[in-house]
Amino acid sequence: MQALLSREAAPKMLYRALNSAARYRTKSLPPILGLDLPDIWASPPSPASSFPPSPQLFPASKAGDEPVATVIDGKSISEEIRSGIAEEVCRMKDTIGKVPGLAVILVGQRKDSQSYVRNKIKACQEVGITSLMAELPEDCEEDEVLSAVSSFNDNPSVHGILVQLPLPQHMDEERILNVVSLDKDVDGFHPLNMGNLAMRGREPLFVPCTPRGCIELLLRYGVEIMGKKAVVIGRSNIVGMPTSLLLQRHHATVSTVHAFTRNPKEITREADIVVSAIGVANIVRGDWLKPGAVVLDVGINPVEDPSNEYGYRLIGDVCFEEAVQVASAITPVPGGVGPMTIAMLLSNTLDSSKRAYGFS
Ligand SMILES: Nc1nc2c(c(=O)[nH]1)N[C@@H](CN(C=O)c1ccc(C(=O)N[C@@H](CCC(=O)O)C(=O)O)cc1)CN2
Repeated sequence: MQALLSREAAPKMLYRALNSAARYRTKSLPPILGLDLPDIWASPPSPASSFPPSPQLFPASKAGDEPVATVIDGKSISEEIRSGIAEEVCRMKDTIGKVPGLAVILVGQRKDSQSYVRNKIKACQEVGITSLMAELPEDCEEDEVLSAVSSFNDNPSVHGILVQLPLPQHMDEERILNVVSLDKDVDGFHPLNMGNLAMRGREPLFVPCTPRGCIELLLRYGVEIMGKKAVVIGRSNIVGMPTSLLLQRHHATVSTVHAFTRNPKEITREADIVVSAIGVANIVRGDWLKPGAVVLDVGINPVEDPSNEYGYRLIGDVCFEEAVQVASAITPVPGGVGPMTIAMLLSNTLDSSKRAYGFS
């Protein structure tokens, strides 16, 4: 495993407010937005020399025929993060008599969205964050969603607002997300937060939850990002695009693979770090991976399984059985990146309330 970047080793002035905001993050972890380092180009290598190959991030093989990859345990890391958040909420309540508040807006009856929202509310309860919910029918008017957002914007006990996505087809997602108050945008989907994530030297108030969860996992497992080749499969606004931006802020060389990419396998096979977020079951096979790559599987795909009590089970975009033989570390589905999404939402909500109350 590579050594963690040490906070002390980096120029202190480069650490900005947001990066140091989360007290419960392990102190030795690098900041979530990466170090704002200047691009100073070294002189080109002489034609005779070539860059050394990237070192293995994790041990390449273990004894016998066992799978070689470390399985990245997002579930237990997210539990650790959540218990740190619960402690911080307690400290806040004891010190200033206030707790963070999260408002969730759910439109329609999608089973997966209902389940995610239920889990978010339950997670809030467990850490002491107050939650409010607006549930609207599938066929409601866009104006009803806008007025729910506006009333949460005006409520001082609400520090985070999220509109569960996807919205019904007839709704203008852009118009609705634009109305979420910038300083309550705990999903980080407001164009100004997203724009600041994309721009050098700028800091968004919030980083989208799943991409932030991906980077947290890499940092907590000591995976070096700087200078590595990363491939992000998918370019959605929720996961693919912001994950590419974050990896770039951590100084990876990032390629995006999408539905129009001619040779996805060959491009992915170059990567030290692969993040897949397209929602196509088992599309990333073992031969898409460079030996020793670190693989984060964000896909959550239901597949029929008569042996399961619900008649289906969830699998990722990555063929786990093959990838585990090739990669050096990999997230499982379920239990990998998914649980980090909710932990990061709680973290963003806590940070927002601290900012609102001037509590540190
Ligand atoms: N407003 C938002 N909408 C959506 C987001 C988001 O971040 N903000 N992300 C996804 C769904 N999502 C949260 O909303 C989410 C997805 C998955 C999980 C999770 O914990 N997955 C588990 C499996 C859960 C299960 O058994 O059903 C896992 O992978 O282990 C949490 C949240 C789209 N919409």
